[in-house]
Amino acid sequence: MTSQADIQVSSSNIHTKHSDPSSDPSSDPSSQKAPLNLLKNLVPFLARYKLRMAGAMTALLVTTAITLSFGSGLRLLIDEGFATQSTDRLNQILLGMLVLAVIFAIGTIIRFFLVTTLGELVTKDIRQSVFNHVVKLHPSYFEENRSGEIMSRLTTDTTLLQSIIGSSVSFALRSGLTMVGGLIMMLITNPKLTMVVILAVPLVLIPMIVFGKKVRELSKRSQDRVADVGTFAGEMIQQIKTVQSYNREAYEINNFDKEVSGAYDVSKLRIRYRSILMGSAIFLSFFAIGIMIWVGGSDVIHGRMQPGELAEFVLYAMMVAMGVASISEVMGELQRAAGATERLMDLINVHSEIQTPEHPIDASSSKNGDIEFKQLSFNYPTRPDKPAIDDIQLSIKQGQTIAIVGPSGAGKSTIFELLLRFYDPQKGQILVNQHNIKDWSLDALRQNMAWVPQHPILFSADVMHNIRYGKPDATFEEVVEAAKAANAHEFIEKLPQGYESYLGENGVRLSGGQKQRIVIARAILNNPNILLLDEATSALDAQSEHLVQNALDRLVLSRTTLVIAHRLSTIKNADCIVVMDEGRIVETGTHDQLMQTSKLYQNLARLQFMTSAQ
Ligand SMILES: Nc1ncnc2c1ncn2[C@@H]1O[C@H](COP(=O)(O)OP(=O)(O)OP(=O)(O)O)[C@@H](O)[C@H]1O
Repeated sequence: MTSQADIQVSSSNIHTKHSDPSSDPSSDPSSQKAPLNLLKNLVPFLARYKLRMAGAMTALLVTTAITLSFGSGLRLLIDEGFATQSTDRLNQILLGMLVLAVIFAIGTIIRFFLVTTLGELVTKDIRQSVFNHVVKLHPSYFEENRSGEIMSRLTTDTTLLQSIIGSSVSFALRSGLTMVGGLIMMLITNPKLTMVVILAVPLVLIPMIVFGKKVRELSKRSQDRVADVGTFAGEMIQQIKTVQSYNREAYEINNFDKEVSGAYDVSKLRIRYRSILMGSAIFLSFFAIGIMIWVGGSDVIHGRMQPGELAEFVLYAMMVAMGVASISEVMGELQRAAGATERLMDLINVHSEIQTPEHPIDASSSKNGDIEFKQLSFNYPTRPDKPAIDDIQLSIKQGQTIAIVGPSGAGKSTIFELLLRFYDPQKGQILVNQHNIKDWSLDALRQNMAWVPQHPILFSADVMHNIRYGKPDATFEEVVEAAKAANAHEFIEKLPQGYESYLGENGVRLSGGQKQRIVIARAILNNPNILLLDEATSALDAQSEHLVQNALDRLVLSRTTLVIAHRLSTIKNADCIVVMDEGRIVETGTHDQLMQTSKLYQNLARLQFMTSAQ
């Protein structure tokens, strides 16, 4: 069976790189129009539910046939039931219609259930496919594409597809079938009157199309304005402390008022056009029906037509008119769905530049933490002209601690990004355990390492989930042990629900030092061979600093450690210090050696390490 992530869909129009979408007015995810043939990309997703679709189609055919037969029922009722004054015949006809009504109701229930769940299922599958793919993409993709844009594809675009597959398409099919069936029945019932109707159709349709277009345009603008309101409120809520600390509440309230009023003004205009549209549609429809009844009524008076036949005809004409109106409405929606499909497929078809090789090395055979950088050069894809790493040569033995120091922008963090294979270097190699990291499976390589970033990253979940993140199958005891080693157990115990305490978004409910210790516990639990440690620059109070330092000392034990160092104590404990500047290694040595030989190091030491907590 094909897994959801494996589904690759052909699209003739794939853009993997996007310029800043904010400058492109057509990038609004919910309003773009696109060629309908893009909808064919949905076929693989729909194909999984063939039975459901066949069931829905059968129910649709049955209910449409019954809808059409109501016309004949009405004629029989008038011409045979009422006109012949026969109660028996009336009962028979009504009973027949009742049976049909029951079948119609059951058919509608089945169709509605199957089609709506189909929409939900397809949306769920598409969301899963897109997300499965996105989490495995190379990180530089997210630098070239705004995260808001990607999220809006996952939510807005898929929701649009859900409403379209789950209702609009079925609505269009139903209307189309009723329209064609109604037209055939009209021709059979009375060809002359059919001609009158066909001539009257443009009279009704033209104003509807003109106003309808304006209404659609305004609803798109109205949606945009509502989205602006959301963005504005979102930013203010995120920045609430800045807003309040500068006493800007009244100012922002005023700005929000403007946003909301702007959205209301557009809605008012849309409602005005819509009211005119509804009024003129009602008037013109009645006008057209009036002409039809006048022509048909004359025929009834002159005995050229039965009254029931006229009623039947009017019913069919109304069905056809409603069918035409709803199809024209659904066409616009289908175009939006095509746009949404295109954007989702663009995302699914982006090829991840960082992949596990076809035949990765057997990582279990070599378990140690030797690292070697061989003539390594790298520039970020978005900065092709400026190397972030320039011809680096460095060999680190299992168990050594290497402190990397250098001014801001020297390339220290980039070393970590390359080791974790978030990017591949343009030149040179990185060897881990004597194997090029490109020959490792990504899982094994990253399993071998733990990364403690400068700013601790916590998920909005409980303590347990956060510590266990790298080893989800760890037992409670293992987690507690790791927390103890990280000096975190004591404060975790004091939290309201201990290890089950919810930490809030990015751990807002913890102090800086506590967050760091949770992240250290996560790394300890992972028990990596290689530790990548980005020391925090922001000073903690002496007590927290001591606790964090103590936890780090335990973490570093017996592992190969690369630490971007900001504290003198770390530097002094390192086996070797690597001084970097502008992507190059400019010096290596111990603290005392470098204090003698390196001007850059002396400066760094004076400005950074001597002033920080030791
Ligand atoms: N994602 C990125 N895209 C493009 N350029 C980047 C990216 N990340 C870093 N750079 C650039 O690469 C160079 C090295 O950055 P890096 O983050 O490795 O420096 P650093 O030594 O860790 O600095 P700091 O101590 O300030 O964190 C810098 O010039 C930086 O502007």
